[in-house]
Amino acid sequence: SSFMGSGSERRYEDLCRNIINDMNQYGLSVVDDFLGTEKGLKILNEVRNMYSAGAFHDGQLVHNMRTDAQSSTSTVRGDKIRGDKIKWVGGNEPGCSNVWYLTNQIDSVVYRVNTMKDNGILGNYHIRERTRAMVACYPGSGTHYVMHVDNPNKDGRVITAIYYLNINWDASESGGILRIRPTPGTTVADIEPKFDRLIFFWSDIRNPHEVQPAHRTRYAITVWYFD
Ligand SMILES: O=C(O)CNC(=O)c1n[nH]c2ccccc2c1=O
Ligand SMILES: [Fe+2]
Repeated sequence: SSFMGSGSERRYEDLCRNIINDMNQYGLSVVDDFLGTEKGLKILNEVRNMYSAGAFHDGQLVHNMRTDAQSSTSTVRGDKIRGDKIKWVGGNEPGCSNVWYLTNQIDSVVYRVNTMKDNGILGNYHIRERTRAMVACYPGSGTHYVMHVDNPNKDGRVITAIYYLNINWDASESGGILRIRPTPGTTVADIEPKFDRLIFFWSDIRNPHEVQPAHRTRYAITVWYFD
């Protein structure tokens, strides 16, 4: 059963303790079955409705690094392809009540782990606010996000939280893996954007990461927490 739906205080405390341990040990944490299928589907349907209503903005422009096979040198044609498409959701707008419910559930976990005793590095921060929710869609066709750091310049964001909505995602067919390369260190974390999966990671230079090319529509909802 899901963590948030189980209603058992014990499971909730265990979840928070696991997140604290993961964030201290790896700088990232993966929580599966966060809200349960029923709630997850409500959020997915809400997001699909937004997308089909054309409410998303064109994402970042990326150069289409196709080279001209005929030429001896690889000439890059200037045409650009769209990457992700996004929509910012404050939460109390009509048609966003389920996204709003999600952000409330993530808030309660983040504020809890930030105040629990023996929470290690998390105790260095006093998290009081977050961004609105950024709903992102990678529309397949190889759309991706290059290796980057969310907060390279100390803009105040300390934790990235991403909730995935993709039912039966098979990365061997559809790609779309989130690859985090925690520094320092040589490890790599490959995370599939699975339905009802919630992940946390430090937003700063500790966690360069990329979204590998997706070949199926890939939805995610991100909130960033400020210190
Ligand atoms: O979806 C993922 O698994 C990871 N996603 C990202 O790291 C990510 N990071 N920063 C962004 C800024 C603007 C628009 C989309 C994004 C974005 O998908
Ligand atoms: Fe990112």
